[in-house]
Amino acid sequence: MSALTTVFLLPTASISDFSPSSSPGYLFPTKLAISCCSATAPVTVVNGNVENRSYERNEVRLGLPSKGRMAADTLDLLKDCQLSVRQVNPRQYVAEIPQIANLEVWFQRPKDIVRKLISGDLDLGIVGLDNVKEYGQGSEDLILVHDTLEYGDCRLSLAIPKYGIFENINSLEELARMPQWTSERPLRVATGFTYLGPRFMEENGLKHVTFSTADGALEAAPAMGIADAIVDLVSSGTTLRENNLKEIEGGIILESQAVFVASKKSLIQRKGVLDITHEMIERLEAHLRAAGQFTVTANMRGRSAEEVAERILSQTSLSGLQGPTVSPVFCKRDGKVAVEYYAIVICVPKKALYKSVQQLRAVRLSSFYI
Ligand SMILES: Nc1ncnc2c1ncn2[C@@H]1O[C@H](COP(=O)(O)OP(=O)(O)OP(=O)(O)O)[C@@H](O)[C@H]1O
Ligand SMILES: O=P(O)(O)OC[C@H]1O[C@H](OP(=O)(O)OP(=O)(O)O)[C@H](O)[C@@H]1O
Ligand SMILES: [Mg+2]
Repeated sequence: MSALTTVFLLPTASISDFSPSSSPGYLFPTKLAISCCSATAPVTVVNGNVENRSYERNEVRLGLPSKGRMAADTLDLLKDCQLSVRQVNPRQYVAEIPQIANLEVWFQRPKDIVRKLISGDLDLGIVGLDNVKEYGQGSEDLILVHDTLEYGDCRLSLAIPKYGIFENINSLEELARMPQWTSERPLRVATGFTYLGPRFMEENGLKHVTFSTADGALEAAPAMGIADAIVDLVSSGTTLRENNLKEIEGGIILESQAVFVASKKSLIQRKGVLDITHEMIERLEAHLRAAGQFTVTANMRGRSAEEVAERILSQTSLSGLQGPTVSPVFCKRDGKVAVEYYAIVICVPKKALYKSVQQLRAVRLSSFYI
């Protein structure tokens, strides 16, 4: 067979590598194919197992990000759950978690973790939700077994320049209504999200759009004249700001964070996957629940522990996990031991901390600390 030469997308695609196509409309690339120069039939290239059938193995496989911003945080989270990953050296891509027998850890690029879950080469994985949605492309075989691991927070957003014709455009509706976009001159969007980006545009009724793609630093595309807008991940917003770009109302495509994902086929068919998944979820949940709680201690003047407890329980954010602990604070008054104050201890979820402090103030506590 002759050498592989041409790369094209099926069906006829207009996603280009930073060289915008003039053909209008939306793009739904389905499969990357590589054709041989003299051959008539294209050769399909799949990511992972060619036969799309996992080879016989008894071990359960967990995919973790091999590099990038999710890698270290994922290992830290597992360590905090007493699931430390033992890796002989950082360039070795296979490792183990000694606490879980029969589990192999494989370090892979996040997008490959998703692809290999679908091909059956991995059973479980931890990646960003954006990767699951982009590379999973709605696959029913991917199950989110834990969708809030509370790191890797970011959003997939449409962003446009702050200047020029976009100066007064602040919403997706306004962008869609701009007279500039026609079939001859569509809105050009640069993105690495060539599945989610086009779908979002279609769902929101933007008619004349083309996409180009690149592997990084997409924020440069508008200033370079390569694109009018971008679809990319945003976290702090610094990269957009530094490149004179802005997000617009209605332009958030997806809110993302790290998730624990499993192949449904593996959960059902492969021995041990369900048990390992349960064990991991239990440990993750225990850790995340504890990490999300604050203990708030407050001193409050009152006639009795019951009266103080009643006041506390009258506020929705102050009931704690199983109600407040109220204990007398003993002090000396005129040579006698007396109780004027009560110490209240409650567990408050991180998200409700501000509200709880406001409510403690409302029930006139005298002092408190967290
Ligand atoms: N700025 C960010 N803040 C927080 N999380 C982010 C940010 N950018 C990306 N992420 C999350 O981290 C994941 C991995 O991002 P990372 O930049 O490491 O890889 P990548 O650029 O998507 O992939 P690759 O380098 O393999 O092309 C993303 O899928 C997303 O879930
Ligand atoms: O809102 P911010 O906090 O500024 O983060 C957003 C940036 O982070 C990611 O890029 P990354 O740093 O991963 O580089 P990459 O383009 O090489 O992926 C993303 O693609 C944005 O460019
Ligand atoms: Mg990145």
